[in-house]
Amino acid sequence: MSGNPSHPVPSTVRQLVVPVLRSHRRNLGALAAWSVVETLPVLLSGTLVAAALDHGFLAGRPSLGLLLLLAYGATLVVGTLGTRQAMPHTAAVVESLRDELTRQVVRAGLYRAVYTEGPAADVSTVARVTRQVEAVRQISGGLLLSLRTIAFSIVAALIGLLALHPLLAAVAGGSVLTACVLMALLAPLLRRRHVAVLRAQEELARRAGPQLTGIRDVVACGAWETAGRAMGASVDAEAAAVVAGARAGAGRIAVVALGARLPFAVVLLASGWAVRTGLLTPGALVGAMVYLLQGVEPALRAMVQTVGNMGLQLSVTLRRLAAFVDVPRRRPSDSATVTGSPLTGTRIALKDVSFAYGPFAEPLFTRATLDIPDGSHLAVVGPSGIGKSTLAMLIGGIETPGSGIVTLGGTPLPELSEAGLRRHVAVVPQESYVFAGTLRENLTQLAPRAEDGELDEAVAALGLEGTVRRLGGYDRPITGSGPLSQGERQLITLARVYVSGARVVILDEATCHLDRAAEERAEQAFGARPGTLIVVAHRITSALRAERIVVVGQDSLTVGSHGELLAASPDYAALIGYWQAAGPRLEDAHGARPRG
Ligand SMILES: Nc1ncnc2c1ncn2[C@@H]1O[C@H](COP(=O)(O)OP(=O)(O)OP(=O)(O)O)[C@@H](O)[C@H]1O
Repeated sequence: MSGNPSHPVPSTVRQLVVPVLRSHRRNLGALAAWSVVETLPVLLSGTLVAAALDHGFLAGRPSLGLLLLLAYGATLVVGTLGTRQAMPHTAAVVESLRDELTRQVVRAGLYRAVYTEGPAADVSTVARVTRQVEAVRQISGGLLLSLRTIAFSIVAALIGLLALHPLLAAVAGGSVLTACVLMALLAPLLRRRHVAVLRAQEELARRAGPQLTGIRDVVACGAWETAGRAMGASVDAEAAAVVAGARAGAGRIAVVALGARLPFAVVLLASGWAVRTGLLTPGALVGAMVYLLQGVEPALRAMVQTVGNMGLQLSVTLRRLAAFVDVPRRRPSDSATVTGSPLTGTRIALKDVSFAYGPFAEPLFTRATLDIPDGSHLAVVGPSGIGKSTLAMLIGGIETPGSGIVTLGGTPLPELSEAGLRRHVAVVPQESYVFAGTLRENLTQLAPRAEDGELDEAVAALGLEGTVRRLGGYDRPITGSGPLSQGERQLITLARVYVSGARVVILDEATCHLDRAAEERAEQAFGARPGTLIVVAHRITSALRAERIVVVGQDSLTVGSHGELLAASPDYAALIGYWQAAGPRLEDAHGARPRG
């Protein structure tokens, strides 16, 4: 992982950008085609003006001259159509790039917040996401539009000049080439200056964060001066960096002068001689000027702006984002072996697992052992705060034991790829996650190819039919039909997991907003589904539906059936007593009968 944000990581830049461009080959092809249409006016401008003069106005045929000028006007209309048609293709590429960058930055931000030390997930992370990703979107959109205009315009103007006279093309081509070389030499200095500006901005954001979040205290204590001093140096440094950047940018004027003005001056100075000797007709002379003024010069100006500003900003910002997102794809503990080999069953085993939330925290588990055979239905019970959710997260591979090992189908969890683990094991927490979009998008999030029949099965199994009807079917936006109740949100989350291919489902109080009947239906649905079901139970009925129950005690795990535990585990007996006192009587609880 690169810790230095200014460290150049071109391979990561490539990894970020190239796949997006590859996935948009069609858009890029269409963009190139419409760019040719867009530059038609430049390509024909000088030639049509030259012909209008030589064969029309100067040859005593003004109507032909006028007709040729009208033809030039028509090319302008066609060119505008090309510009318009190119826009959606540019947008498709740029929006994809923005989405990919956002995904990568959020992933890296979370990784750094969870697995690395230091102020990785502070205000500067937010600054990166909001400012730099947005900057990349805006700049890359502008850059894509400008670069193709520049390239196509220069090529079109040079072809036009070549058609008028090869010497004209040679003079203009040489000047453009020299200007490009000068720009390439200037670019590293501009890039350094731009890096300095970005660094200064980030330092300012870093220093401003604590001051702004503590603004009430600053006001209450009258600590304006101290707060001002803490930020003042950073503000000055940013201003100095911006000024230095602007000074270096002045060199770009020379590029335009050399590439666009010089050939124009040469043609102007030689015009008398060229016409007298018959090298150029008057029309060709005016046509050449049209090409230089309307084709080459605007393109070079755009190049200086684009490469000098947008290109630099994009390259620097992308490099810095690339350095930030350059984190391992796996959690640190997963670095050993990453295997994609298929699982041999879903038996889960905890062997000598110890876990504490911090080096000085009381351990929740010490050398704990647990065996959960393939296809079992297990309930996890215990007093509040004892470690039931932590056990669920250890089994699900969300938390990693301090020592000992958790295996799935005999394979230690750290040896499974993250994607493989998530495919096989679903941990459903109390907080349900329903995102804006259609019900179908929500239900198929973990199984994008799921068909209507599978969705219908999940909906029927979980009793979600009423909600589907209320929302107007699978393909209406969820937000269009009024707010979802907490229970509906939980049912949608459960249905999403039901549709997925996960063969180990861990419900960590994932039914807490459902009534007893709905909870029973949901648990029975998952129980009837192939695979293992683990339920962190918050009602006695939940526990009694399971084949086996694990009682989480103070640094202990006791496993057995309801009957075995009543006799053997004082913790369990106490818990049952508490539940009975708090809720409906054991035997009355929706017909729940102990399974053991
Ligand atoms: N991320 C964390 N960092 C530090 N301590 C934590 C963290 N998560 C949980 N704990 C602590 O670990 C202990 C066990 O928490 P856990 O959520 O696993 O218990 P629980 O049995 O599921 O509780 P409940 O039934 O109330 O949900 C608690 O004391 C809790 O405060």
